[in-house]
Amino acid sequence: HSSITCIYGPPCSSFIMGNFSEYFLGEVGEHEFAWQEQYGGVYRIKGLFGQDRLIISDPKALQHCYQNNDTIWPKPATRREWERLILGRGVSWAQGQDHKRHRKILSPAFGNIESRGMMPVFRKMADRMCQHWKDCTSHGSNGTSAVIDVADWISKAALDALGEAAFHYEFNCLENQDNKLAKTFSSLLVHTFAHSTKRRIFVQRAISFIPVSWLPIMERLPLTIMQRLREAAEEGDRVVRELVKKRVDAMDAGMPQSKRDLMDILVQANLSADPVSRLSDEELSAQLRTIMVAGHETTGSQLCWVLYELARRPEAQGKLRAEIFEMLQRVTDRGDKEYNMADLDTMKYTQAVLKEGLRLHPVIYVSFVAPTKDDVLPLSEPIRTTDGRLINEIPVRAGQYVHLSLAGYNRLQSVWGNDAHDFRPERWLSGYSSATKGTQFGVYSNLGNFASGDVSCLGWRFAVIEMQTMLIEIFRNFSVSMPETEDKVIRSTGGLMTPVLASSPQKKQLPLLVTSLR
Ligand code: HEM
Repeated sequence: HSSITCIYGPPCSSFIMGNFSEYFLGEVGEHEFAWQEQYGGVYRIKGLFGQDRLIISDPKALQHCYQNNDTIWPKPATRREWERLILGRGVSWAQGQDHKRHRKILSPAFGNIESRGMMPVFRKMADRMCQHWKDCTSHGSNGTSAVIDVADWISKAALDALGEAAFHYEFNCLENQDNKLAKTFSSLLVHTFAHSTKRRIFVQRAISFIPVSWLPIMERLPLTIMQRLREAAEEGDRVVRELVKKRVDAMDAGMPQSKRDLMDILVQANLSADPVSRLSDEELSAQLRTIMVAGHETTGSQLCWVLYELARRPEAQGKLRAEIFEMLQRVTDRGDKEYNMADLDTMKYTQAVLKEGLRLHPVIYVSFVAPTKDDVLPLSEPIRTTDGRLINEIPVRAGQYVHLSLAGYNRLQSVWGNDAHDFRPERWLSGYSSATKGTQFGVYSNLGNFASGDVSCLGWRFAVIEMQTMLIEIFRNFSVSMPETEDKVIRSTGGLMTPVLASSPQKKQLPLLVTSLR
């Protein structure tokens, strides 16, 4: 029995599928954005078998759920089981006090100073990727342009950057096209969870009805999805063993250790005798796998969306490139060979482009939660119920499935204005306060992309600096445009909102016409 039946929502024609065909088929937001415009920041849809689901993009309600994640609003048990299968029992899977312990151990590696210190690694990887693009464009029909699947290259560069910046390890995915690690992890989420057909949607969503205790049995069944996840876990564990061995050997050889270096922190935590700061072998392995998945496919796909927007806007590319060359000139004038983090901080238009790309295309577009006890959701704007009442808060029963819509929030007109669906970097230049109003949300520029509260992204600074550096390297060397094809790029509704082509929604790809500037 639901307490939210008085909340408005779209009509539903199928008892079995509910509104899930519209919600998950096609691309992220295809129906959701229209529903949001009609019903506002909170509305109700039907899930499988008539189950009520609440969709929330109201910032106050979102903030409430994220702030109370450890107590009332944890991830539902089935979602955690999936996270265990994909990432192991690491920080993303852990809950309550255990989660606090994981975050306390990891956090020092992701501070401001540590993340800024990684910029030279990002610059080097981006430069290496651009060398490969130059090879491709020089072999194009006119010697300067070629259609390149930028998603594949950026994903490899992101994995190489993560390897070196976080693990001091050369994965060499950019050079080795057959690298098993890159192949296993690069499209893991979109391949495994793409909602490309109604049948897949039904099967994946029906899993939440299966008792959690049955999932470990399903894990052993010869299903393709389970096989893929098992392979990823094995490959991840193999690499993790190698990384740890290399680090322990280096420590034994007297290499100095740091309290803020990720590998040092993890290996030290593994050796620790104190249960509060100790990580078991299993947790250590899960931690590294979590960071490998959370840290490269996200950043890679997120940057692709920024390129996608720029590929359709030569004028924005022009402004971006002007700012890049202006910055490079300043660096040359002062006699430096390379730009530094302080130079990145001066690039307001580049940052605005990045934020605007992030806003329109948050790669983690939704989070599913369910309260463990009855609760009341506060709203930043009152809504009208089906029985005519104007309410400022919604009572929600324990166990009620709620979708925290980060994609919806990033386009909420009450926060971003009437042009919320438009790509307009200038909104960030005209002053932060005029771009946003009401409840502040998220860890970066009031955007939903990195979530909020205790489970917010640990690597957001790392990701932002990496993406900005990649943008600089790409646009100082190339211009990009959409290739001439009828095939539409859409936002995959699979585990991660990667770019895919409408004709093959299970393959992450973004083919762009790349032209070398020199
Ligand atoms: C643009 C890139 C990225 C985006 C959009 C992103 C987004 C997110 C989001 C939304 C969450 C919360 C998920 C939840 O609801 O549980 C999260 C968690 C996490 N992210 Fe990121 N992330 C990005 C890059 C990174 C990077 C580069 C790293 C590490 C190098 C990283 C490490 C993590 C970790 C460890 C967690 C788990 C935190 C916890 O459960 O306490 N992420 N990320």
